Amino acid sequence: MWHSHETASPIVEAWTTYRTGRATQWTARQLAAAKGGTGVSVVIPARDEQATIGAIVATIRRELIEKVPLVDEIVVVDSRSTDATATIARRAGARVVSQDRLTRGLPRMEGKGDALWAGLAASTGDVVAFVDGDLREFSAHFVTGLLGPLLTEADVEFVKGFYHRPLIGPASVETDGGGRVTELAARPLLNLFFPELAGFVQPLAGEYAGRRRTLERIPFVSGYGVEVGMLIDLVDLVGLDALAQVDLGERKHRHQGTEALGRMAAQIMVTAWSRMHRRGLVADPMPPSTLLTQFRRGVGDALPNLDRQIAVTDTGVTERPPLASLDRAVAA
Ligand SMILES: O=c1ccn([C@@H]2O[C@H](COP(=O)(O)OP(=O)(O)O[C@H]3O[C@H](CO)[C@@H](O)[C@H](O)[C@H]3O)[C@@H](O)[C@H]2O)c(=O)[nH]1
Ligand SMILES: O=C(O)[C@H](O)COP(=O)(O)O
Repeated sequence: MWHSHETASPIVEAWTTYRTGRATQWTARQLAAAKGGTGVSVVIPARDEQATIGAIVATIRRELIEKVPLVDEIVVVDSRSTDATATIARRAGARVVSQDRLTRGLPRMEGKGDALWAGLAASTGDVVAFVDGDLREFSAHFVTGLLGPLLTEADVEFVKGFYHRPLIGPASVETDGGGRVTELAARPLLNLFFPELAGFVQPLAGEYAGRRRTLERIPFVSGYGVEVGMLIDLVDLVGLDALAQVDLGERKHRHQGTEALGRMAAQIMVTAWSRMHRRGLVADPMPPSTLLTQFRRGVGDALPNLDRQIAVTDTGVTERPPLASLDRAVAA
């Protein structure tokens, strides 16, 4: 039994009431009529997503380009894939760009955040929707839901998706067991230090959309710090009222193992620290240690007293600057 004695802060409660929508509110046809001359891009970051990328691109192409003229371009950012992601995405009808080609000549950065920054630079739409490349049972409502508020409400700058998340194991499914980093790290952290963001149901969701004029004014944190960094930077830049969230139903994706999620959580914490520092919330100006020590059982080189191998990862993140601050000479 879940006992809750407190109520949400009035700001969060008002925002969630006023700024939460549902994908079923808008059809693709209504949005195509509403979009007028607004260019719409879908950007999909993908590292080794050959199992899912084809169906995602093909669905968007069929439903939102061929049947209804809502989306103007699909850009898949190939993020150092070693499988057939790029070929499959191209065959399904996407423009495929390479993270490394787009950032050539710039400092090398890692991970998803860098891929998204490259995707924003390579795309042209006035409104850009991002969706992850590992989604299973993908449906076009993921994109229409994210576009809904942006194409119908002039004062919305950014829309975050939310959904319920099953945790799909080899032998069983836990209905609401997914989003482990969200529940165990990101949400407690945001509630503690950025309580105005507490109303976001899925702050780490990889499905969101925004107006280019705003997205180009924020930095993109490398790796998995990108979503938390983006939410904090957006609320600082445009205010909570310009942000919205939309219920996209259910989301299934490829789950990472606990050890990898530990590194993700650390990147999220390092990112949050940088924003707390910027807001003047930290007394010690020294950056925190970004080295994460983890322990692995059943592999070679175990330390005898621990019976485990020590694995140390640098979970530090870097940042690409706001695109608007650059003299742009990036070629797709
Ligand atoms: O170096 C990378 C790593 C990932 N991806 C892609 O980014 C997407 C999401 O990555 P994934 O590893 O599947 O992340 P999740 O474990 O699903 O993590 C959740 O939490 C992350 C931290 O906020 C978000 O970035 C994710 O979108 C969100 O789904 C997928 O299309 C990946 O192929 C890249 O393009 N480059
Ligand atoms: O968003 C998250 O919290 C992480 O991606 C983990 O998600 P999962 O528990 O559904 O794998």
